[in-house]
Amino acid sequence: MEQYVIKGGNPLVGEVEIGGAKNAALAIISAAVMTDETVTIENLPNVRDINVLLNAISDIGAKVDRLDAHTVKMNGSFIHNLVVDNEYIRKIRASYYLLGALLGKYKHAEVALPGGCDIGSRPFDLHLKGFRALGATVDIRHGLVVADAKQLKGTHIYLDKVSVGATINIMMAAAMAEGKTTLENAAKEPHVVDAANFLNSMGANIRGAGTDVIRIVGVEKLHKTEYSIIPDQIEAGTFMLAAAATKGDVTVKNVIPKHLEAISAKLLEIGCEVEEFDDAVRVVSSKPLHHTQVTTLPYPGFPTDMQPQIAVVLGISEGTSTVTESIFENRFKYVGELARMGANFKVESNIAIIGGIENYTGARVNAPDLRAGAALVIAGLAAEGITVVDDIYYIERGYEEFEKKLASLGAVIEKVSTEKEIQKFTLKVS
Ligand SMILES: CC(=O)N[C@H]1[C@@H](OP(=O)(O)OP(=O)(O)OC[C@H]2O[C@@H](n3ccc(=O)[nH]c3=O)[C@H](O)[C@@H]2O)O[C@H](CO)[C@@H](O)[C@@H]1O
Ligand SMILES: C=C(OP(=O)(O)O)C(=O)O
Repeated sequence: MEQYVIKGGNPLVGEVEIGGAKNAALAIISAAVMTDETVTIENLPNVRDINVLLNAISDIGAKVDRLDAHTVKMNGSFIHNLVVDNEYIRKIRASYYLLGALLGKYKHAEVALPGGCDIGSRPFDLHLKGFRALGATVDIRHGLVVADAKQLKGTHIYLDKVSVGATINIMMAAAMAEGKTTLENAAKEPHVVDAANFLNSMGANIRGAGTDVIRIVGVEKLHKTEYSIIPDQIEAGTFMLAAAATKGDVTVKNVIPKHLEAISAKLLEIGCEVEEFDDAVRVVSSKPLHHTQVTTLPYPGFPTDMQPQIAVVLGISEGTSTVTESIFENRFKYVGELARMGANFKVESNIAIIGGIENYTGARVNAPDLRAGAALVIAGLAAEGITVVDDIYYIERGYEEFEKKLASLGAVIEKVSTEKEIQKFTLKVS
C-alpha cells in the first residue's frame, strides 16, 4: 500500500500541464473497437483506469499497441471473445462502455457489472433501458450483463435522469443501429461531446452532442481515424483549487477554459483572481477567501467530481458555506477524514454545512475514493504540519503523476510505501 506524505504550508506557484480527460478517454478507447480498421488515439492519460480498460480490451483479442505513455494504436478486427470479465474490470465504472460498443458492433456483449468509486448506489437502469429500446434483450447472469440483439433498430429514447454514462453508451450502440435514434434529456458534459466527435471521425452520424437532444443515424461500418482526447476538466479544476487553498499562483496549461467556467466562477466568488487565456487559466489566491454556496449539477453546472475539492477550500474560507451534492447520495465520506485535520463540517442529508476555520492541521487520513482522495491531498498541502494520505490507489485511478506535478509547483510531497519512509520524510522536513 502506498501513501502520500505531505508537509503543508507552501503556496503552489508555477505552471502545470493538464493531461487528456480520463472520462472521455474511457469512452473513446471502448468505442475504438467498433471498427475493424486501425485507430490511433493521442493525449491518453496514463492512469490506472485507462490501463485496466486497455488490458480488458486486449484480453478479448483486440490489438492494443501503446506507442508511448500517451498514445495508443488499436485494432478491433482481432476480437474473438465477447465476454469481458476480470477482477480489475469489475472495479471500474467505465467497463459499461464495452457493452454499448460491442453490442453496437457485434449485437452481443457480456460484461461484468460496473464498479467505480463508492459514492452512491449508482444504478445502471438507464443504460439497460436504452439498449432494450434499441431492440436488445438484456439480462444479468452470474455477475455479467448479457445483451443480445438480432438487429438494433433506431428509436426515440427519453432519459429520465441526465446520465453521462447512459448517454454515451446508448450513443455508441445507436451509432451502428438500423435507422435513426433520438436521445432526449442527454448529458452535455465535454466528454459526451468528445466521444461523439470521435465516433463521427470514424464515420458515425451523430448530431447535437452537447445539447439536450442527440440525433444519431446508424451506419453499417465505422472506419479508421486518428484522434486526440480533450484536456481533463477535473484534473485542471483540482490544480485550480489546490492553488486557491495554498494561497498560490498557478497557471494550468493545455485546458479548454470554457469547460472550467463553473469552477472559475466559484473561485472568483470566494475571492481568487482567475485569468483566462486561449488554452490556459491562471488562479491567484492572495486575499483571505470567503464563504459561498455550491450545488453540484450536470454540465454546465458545477461538477460533482469537483465537490470534495471545493469543499476542502471552503473549509478554510471565512464564514459559513454550504455544498449541496445533487448527483450522488454518498459523496461526503471524506468529511470524517477531514475532521481529523480540524475541519468543521456538518452533513445533513445531501448538504454539507461548512464553518470555515483558519487552517487545517496535518493528520493521517484515508482516501475514501478518487476525488475525495485528491481533496485530502489539497487539505494536506494547505495544512500546518505533516499529513499522510493512505489508500492513494484511488487517486491513481484518475491523476497521472499527481505528486510530481504538485512537487513541480513547490509542494513538499512524496509517494512512499513503508512506515520507515514516512519517518524518514518527517525527519527530513522538520
Ligand atoms: C467513468 C465516468 O465517466 N464516470 C463519471 C460519470 O459517472 P456515471 O456515468 O456513473 O454517472 P451518471 O452521469 O450516469 O450519473 C448521474 C446520475 O444518474 C443516476 N443514474 C445513472 C445511470 C442510470 O442508469 N441510472 C441512474 O439513476 C446516478 O445514480 C446519478 O445520480 O458521470 C458522473 C457524473 O458526472 C461522474 O461523477 C463520473 O466521474
Ligand atoms: C467518480 C469518478 O469515476 P468513476 O465514475 O469511474 O467511479 C470520477 O472520475 O470522479
